[in-house]
Amino acid sequence: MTENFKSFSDVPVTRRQIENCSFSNWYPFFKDYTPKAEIIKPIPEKFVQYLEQDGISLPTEQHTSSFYTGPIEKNEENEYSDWEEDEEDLNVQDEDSSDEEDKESQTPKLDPVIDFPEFHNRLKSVLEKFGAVTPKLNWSAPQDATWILPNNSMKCTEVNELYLILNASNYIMHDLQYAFDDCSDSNDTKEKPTYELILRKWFDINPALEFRVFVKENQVVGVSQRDLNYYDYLKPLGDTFKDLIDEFVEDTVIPKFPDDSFVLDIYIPRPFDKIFLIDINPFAKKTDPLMFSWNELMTKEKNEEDDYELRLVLKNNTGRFACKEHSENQVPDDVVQASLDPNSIRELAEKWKELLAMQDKEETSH
Ligand SMILES: Nc1ncnc2c1ncn2[C@@H]1O[C@H](COP(=O)(O)OP(=O)(O)OP(=O)(O)O)[C@@H](O)[C@H]1O
Ligand SMILES: [Mg+2]
Repeated sequence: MTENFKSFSDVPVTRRQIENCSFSNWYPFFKDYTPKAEIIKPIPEKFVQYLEQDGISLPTEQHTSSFYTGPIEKNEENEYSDWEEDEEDLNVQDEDSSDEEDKESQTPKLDPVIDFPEFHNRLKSVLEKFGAVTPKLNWSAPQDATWILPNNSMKCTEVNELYLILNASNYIMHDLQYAFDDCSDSNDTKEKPTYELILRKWFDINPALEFRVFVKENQVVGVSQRDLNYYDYLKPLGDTFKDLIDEFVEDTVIPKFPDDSFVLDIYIPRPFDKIFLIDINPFAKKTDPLMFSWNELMTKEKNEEDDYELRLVLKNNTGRFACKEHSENQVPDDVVQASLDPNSIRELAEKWKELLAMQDKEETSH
């Protein structure tokens, strides 16, 4: 292939385009359509370091009670019949692991209460104001780390939940380290963006009514259902959704958004008379094309007459999507439990050792 030819599905994106999609850059234009949110910008450098450090350390706050930092009490759920027996093992393990612990103590972990107390208090006051929030950085929400919270969602009601979910997420790390990768003007990708933390007031969303709208050169080229499950009531509503989408894109978004290509995430709750804007994403490969492919979206001809397709999961095409979203970035329930309870970590490690021993035995006997 010569330099004159672009690969079929090239989707060039500039740093400016990515920056336009940073939450604080578009939110002021569309406040009336977006659920309540508080923007904290810039965030302290120490907080960025805290997110980037290995492991998770929660604040050592005194006089506040938290599900996450309170003492572990024996109860029905975590009491084991072999409790006493294990205590001896634990002591032995302690001696074994003293080297590790020494190493750890040489690099003290950052502590929100000590290293960024004002920011920490700001988080608490927003939580107090909103009751429950869901966080995101400039572009990404920690959808891959819901496993770390007991309700298995991004709903945070106390400050420790914010620290846990943000720390555990690879999507958050993406924003911190790779936001400008793949930009066509990528020479200056090393220049860091100004990071922001968004705390969105929590409201219960019906995922069936979330859609992703692809707009290329000021024209809608396709709309996809966002949650890829089959919902029988969507199909008859197609025209209603399209009318709302056309009006919203033409009259509200295009006049204000600085780019002519972008991808909207919208929510259309009952009674289907208003659109909520959840997010604006770059028209770029890093944005999931869901039920389309980027090839398809890029090759849609600009033609006023041509109507776009609202693509829904139909009864007979569920196969491709039958897996849980973000599951490739999640971990098993055992590990979740273990992360919250040191006793379970020990149990998990024991089970793991047993399994390995069994595997060794099988291999040697063959
Ligand atoms: N205020 C809110 N309350 C409850 N849930 C919300 C709220 N805002 C967003 N969500 C849920 O969180 C999901 C992810 O949010 P968002 O689209 O901002 O994340 P993202 O990281 O930009 O995702 P993507 O990588 O797909 O662009 C939404 O699909 C929606 O279901
Ligand atoms: Mg997004």
